[in-house]
Amino acid sequence: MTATDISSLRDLISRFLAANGPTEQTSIEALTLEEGHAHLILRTTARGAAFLQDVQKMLEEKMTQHPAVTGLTLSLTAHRPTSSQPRQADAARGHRPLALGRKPAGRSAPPEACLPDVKAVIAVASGKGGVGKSTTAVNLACCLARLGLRTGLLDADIHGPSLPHMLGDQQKPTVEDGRLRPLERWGLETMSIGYLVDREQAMIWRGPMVMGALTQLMSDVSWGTLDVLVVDLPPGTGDAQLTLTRKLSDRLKAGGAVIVSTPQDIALLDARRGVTLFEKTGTPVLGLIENMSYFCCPHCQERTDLFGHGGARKEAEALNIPFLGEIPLLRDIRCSADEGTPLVLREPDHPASQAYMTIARTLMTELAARDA
Ligand SMILES: Nc1ncnc2c1ncn2[C@@H]1O[C@H](COP(=O)(O)OP(=O)(O)OP(=O)(O)O)[C@@H](O)[C@H]1O
Repeated sequence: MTATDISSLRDLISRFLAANGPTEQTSIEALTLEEGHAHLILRTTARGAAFLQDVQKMLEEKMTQHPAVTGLTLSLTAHRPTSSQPRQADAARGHRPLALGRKPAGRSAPPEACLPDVKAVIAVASGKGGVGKSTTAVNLACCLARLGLRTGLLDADIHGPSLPHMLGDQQKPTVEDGRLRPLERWGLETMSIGYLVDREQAMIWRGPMVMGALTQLMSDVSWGTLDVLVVDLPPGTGDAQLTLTRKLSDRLKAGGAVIVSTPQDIALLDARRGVTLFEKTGTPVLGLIENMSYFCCPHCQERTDLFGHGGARKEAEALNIPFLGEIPLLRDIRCSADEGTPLVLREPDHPASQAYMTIARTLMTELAARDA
C-alpha cells in the first residue's frame, strides 16, 4: 500500500459521490488499505443513507476496479437525527453502522426488512398512465378499511402524486421522534410525496433521487401496525417499479399486485408487461381490474362500450391470472375523486361502489388465505 494508492482511492470515492450525490451530506469518515483490503466508512445523514443504499453496489464495483484493491468492507454511519429530521430505518439510528462486517467485494448487504409491522402489501399497478390506477387504489383502500382491516395507503407515484388531491388533504405531515407521521384520512394511514414537496419540484427528480424518496416514504414513516398497505405504484414497468417491487418483495408475497387496465388493446398490451414484471420479481399477481369498462349515460342509463368491452377479462384468461372485476366510466367516480371524497365513502350504495367492494372482499379473502 502506498500513500498514492490511498489518495487516488479517496479521489475515486469523492468523484463517485459527486456524481451520485447527495455530497453535501456524505463524507469519508475513514479509509484504510491493508494488504489490498479496503475499509471504507462513510458518514452520512438519514437521507444520504437512503441514496447510498441504492448506489452502494456501483461504488463497490468502482472501488474493486482500482488496481490496489482486492477486497472491500464498506460501512455507513449516520448522523444522529434531530427532532425535525426524518431518520433512516432503525439500523441507521444514532451512529450505528448500517452495513458492517467483511463481505466479498461487489456484493451488497442483504436489504433491510422493509415495513416490519406491515403484514401485507398490495401494489396497484398499470402498464400505462391515466387508466385510473390511483382512483382504483384509493377506493379499494377505503373498502379494505371499511371491511375492518388496518389499512395504509402509500402514493409511490413520485412524478405524479395524486393522493393529496383525491383524499382532499393539503396538510403537511408532522415529525415525531424523528419519523414522519402518516396523515390519517378516511380511516386510512396515508403518505405521499405530494404532502411534502411541490409537484413541480418532484417532477424534475432523476432516478436516484426518486428511489431515495421512495425508500424514505417506506422506512422513515411510522406506519405502525397495519394489516395491509396499499401502494399506488408509478405507471409503467421501468426501473422504479422493478426496484420498488424488489424492496417490498417480502410483504408483497403476503399480498400481491393488482393490475389496472382499460379495455383497449394497447392498454392491455402494457398490462401484460406489468404481469411479466411481477413474475420476474416473484410477486403474486392478485388479478386484473378493467377500469372505464363501459359508459353509463347519467340521463338515460344507456350503456356504451366506449373502448370495447371485456378485453381485460379475456387478457386475464390468456395470462392465467384472476379477473377481479370491472368498474364503469362514470362522472360520479371522477367528481368524487376531484372533490376529495372517494365514491365508496360518498355513496356506498352506488353500484360502482359495490363493484369496488366486491373486488376488495376478493382481495381480503386472498390475504386471509396467505396468512393462514
Ligand atoms: N372509472 C372511472 N370513471 C370516471 N373517471 C375515472 C375513472 N377512473 C379514473 N377516472 C378519472 O381519470 C383520471 C385519471 O385517473 P387516475 O389519476 O386514477 O389515473 P392513473 O392511472 O393513476 O394516472 P397516472 O398514474 O398516470 O397519474 C382522473 O381524473 C380520474 O378521476
